[in-house]
Amino acid sequence: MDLFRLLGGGAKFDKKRFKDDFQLLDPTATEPEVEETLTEQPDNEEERQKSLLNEIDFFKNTHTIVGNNKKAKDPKKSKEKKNKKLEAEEDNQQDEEEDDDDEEDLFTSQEEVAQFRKQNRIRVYGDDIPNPFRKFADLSTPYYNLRPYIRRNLKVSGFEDPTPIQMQSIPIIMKGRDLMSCAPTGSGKTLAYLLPIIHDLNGPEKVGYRALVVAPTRELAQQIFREIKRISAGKKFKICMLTKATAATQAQDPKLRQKYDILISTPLRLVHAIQSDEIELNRVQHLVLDEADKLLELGFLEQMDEIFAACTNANIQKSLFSATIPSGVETLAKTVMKDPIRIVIGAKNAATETIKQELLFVGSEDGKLVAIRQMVQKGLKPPVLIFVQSIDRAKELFHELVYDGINVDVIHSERTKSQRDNIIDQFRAGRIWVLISTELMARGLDFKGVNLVINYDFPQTVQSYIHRIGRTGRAGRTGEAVTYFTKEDAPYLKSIVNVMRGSGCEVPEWMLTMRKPSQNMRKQLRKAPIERKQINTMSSYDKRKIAHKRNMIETSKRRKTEKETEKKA
Ligand SMILES: Nc1ncnc2c1ncn2[C@@H]1O[C@H](COP(=O)(O)OP(=O)(O)OP(=O)(O)O)[C@@H](O)[C@H]1O
Repeated sequence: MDLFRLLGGGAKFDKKRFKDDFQLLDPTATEPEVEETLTEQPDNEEERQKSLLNEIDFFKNTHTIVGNNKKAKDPKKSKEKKNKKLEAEEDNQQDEEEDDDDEEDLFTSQEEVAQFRKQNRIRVYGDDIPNPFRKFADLSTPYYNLRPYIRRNLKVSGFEDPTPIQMQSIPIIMKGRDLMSCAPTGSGKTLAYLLPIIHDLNGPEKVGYRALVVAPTRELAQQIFREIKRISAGKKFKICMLTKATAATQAQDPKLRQKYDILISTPLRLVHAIQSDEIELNRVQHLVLDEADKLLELGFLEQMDEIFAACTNANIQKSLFSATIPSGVETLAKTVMKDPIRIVIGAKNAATETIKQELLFVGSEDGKLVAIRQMVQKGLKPPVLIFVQSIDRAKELFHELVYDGINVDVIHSERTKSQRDNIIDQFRAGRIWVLISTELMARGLDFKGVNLVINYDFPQTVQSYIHRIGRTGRAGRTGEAVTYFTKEDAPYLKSIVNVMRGSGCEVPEWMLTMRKPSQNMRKQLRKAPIERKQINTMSSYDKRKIAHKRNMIETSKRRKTEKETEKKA
């Protein structure tokens, strides 16, 4: 469906007309159904998806992705129904748990454990590694004794089965072991660390922060904050998302600090609070580094050092999570961890396999705009996320596309916090259809419905590529990623080609024979992006003229339709 053509000229989101797309984006909706996208695909593509999904169907929801023609449910009604069902279920919980015990949920031999890990593509490294669990119900057995309200919250969230990273991480954290987890984007890492931490904290204690989650961006920290609320619903944990304002309040009233249980922060904000004595971390029992490899990169490393030093509790348990953990980071991380266990799900540092990846040669910088306009003309299926390499380029591209009648916006660190929050909310709600972003949005953000990621500018590292494209194809869904490249990017292509192959994507034969970029070249690119020509094809006068013309056409079309309807009436 050529949605953009239909939506020309400051488009509005017609919820009725595009209810299927809206369903995908509606945060209150139950499991969205995306069958339309797939039924349009050729048979062999469907087959490819099916076989891939069978293999890596973490979420056991293949049936909702391929060939499901059921009507979308009313989210409100289904929530009410779900709550009623839960109440009834809770009454029977005791019986159920006994049944679960009878079903031999726990493993009887190490061979069985090894077989189970193999089936779920779980690899583990370290000493004395706790067994994984199979089903969330297993956690309610006396062995794990998961608190019933957490189980209930899982059900309310619609989480029926654990993902492999959850199967293995949860028992490890429950046992108090240090952990380094590498699992694909969108595979449920957040719950993998939050569940055992909330379980261990038990309830509010008013002794000061006992758990700390550090994330590289404010946007991701906010998302984690919401996830904690969701999984701990029913217990009155006091959770603090560290901001200038919350830090100031706690600075003024040291007694207030005692009331909190959990802290979420970005490194810079936290270090500032530590240095100005606004916060104490001496009671922290659980420290999590979400997007750990980013946090242990040069830009953040110094701050992380201060944070580690401020967490003085001798019994602290540390967990590192990311979709990419390069070996250098692993070595570094080991220096701050105690006898850690390492988990790798699937291939290490690989892209999610439900994403269809494509590399597109666009010749030159101007070719990129031509390519994007062609994609728009053919009909993009929103929401779409476009990545560029700098704030300036984000602004430039926005000024190009905004006159094309696309419902587009731009996000980067120069926008105000409230603008950023608003944009993210709008994008989640489906009111922004195309969002241009810098690296800011590349890590951790969970937008379930994103259909396409466009790397307008070639990513600077393989890690950046994996995380950027990982904004689509989440939670077992399918997605697409297109990466534009010019002559200048060609020397770096092979690294991405390798990732594509590693995740089961087809690549043209000639790309396979290309040489890998040298270590020096990669280092250079990591330091600074390739210099590129400004994104600018026409004068602003011309752009305004085009926009004006398009508005006139739209108005005349609308008038014509109105007249026709009047006539018919
Ligand atoms: N067991 C589960 N069943 C179904 N959905 C789940 C389950 N666990 C998590 N999810 C959902 O999967 C989505 C992705 O989870 P999450 O954001 O934790 O991924 P991630 O692995 O941290 O990704 P990234 O590497 O991009 O940060 C979320 O919408 C989350 O609610």
